[in-house]
Amino acid sequence: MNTVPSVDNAFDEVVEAIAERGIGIFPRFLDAPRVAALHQDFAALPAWQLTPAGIGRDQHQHTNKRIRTDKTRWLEGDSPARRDYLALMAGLQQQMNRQLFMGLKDYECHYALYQPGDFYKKHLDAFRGRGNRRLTTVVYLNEDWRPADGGDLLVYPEKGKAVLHRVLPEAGTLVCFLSEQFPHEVLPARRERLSIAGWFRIDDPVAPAVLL
Ligand SMILES: O=C(O)CCC(=O)C(=O)O
Ligand SMILES: [Fe+2]
Repeated sequence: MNTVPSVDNAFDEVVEAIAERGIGIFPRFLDAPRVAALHQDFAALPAWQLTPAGIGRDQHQHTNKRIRTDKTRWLEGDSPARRDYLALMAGLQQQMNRQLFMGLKDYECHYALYQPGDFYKKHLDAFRGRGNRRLTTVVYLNEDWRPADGGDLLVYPEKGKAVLHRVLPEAGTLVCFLSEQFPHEVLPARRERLSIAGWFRIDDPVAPAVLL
C-alpha cells in the first residue's frame, strides 16, 4: 500500500472506534492539500451534473423533497482527486476487513451539495437484513465553518431521542459509523455545504455487523 504512516495511524483509530462504539468522528482525517484538491474538483463540476438526491433503494429510488433537498453526483475515479480519495477509502476498507473481518466488498460515494436551507431529515442509511450498506463515511470540504453556519450533522443512538453527536461539517473531518445503527439528520445550513457521503457494502445483508 502506498500510503504515508500518518494515514495508516488514522485508519487504526477508525478501526478501533468502530470496534468499540460503532461510530467515530475524526477531525483532520483529510489533510489540507486533499481537502483543497477535492473542493476544487467538486466546484469545477457543471451544475447539470448535480441532481436531486434519491431516497430508497435501487430501482425504487425516488426523490422526496420533504426528506432531503441536497444535490449529488456519484464519484468515480475520473479525476486525480477522485482517484486519490477512492484509493484512501480502499485503504480503510482493507484495514477494516483485516482487523474486524467485516467482509466489506466495495465502496460507493457521492459528492453532495447542500445549498442554504437544504436539509436531510432523520434517517438510517440501511435497514437490518435489507440492502447491503454496512459502514457509512462522510467527509466534509468546508473551510472556516462556524457554528452559526448551521448544517450540523446530528447523530442519535439506536434507541432514544437524545443527540449522541453533533458534528460541524468542518473541512477534513470524517464521520464513520455502522449504517444500520445510527439514525442521523442534517440541519439546514446557512451557507453552501460540501461533503462526500459514502458506503462500504457487503455481499450478504444478513451477516453480523462486526465479528470480534
Ligand atoms: O452530510 C452529512 O452530514 C450526512 C449525509 C447523509 O446522512 C447521507 O447522505 O446519507
Ligand atoms: Fe445518511
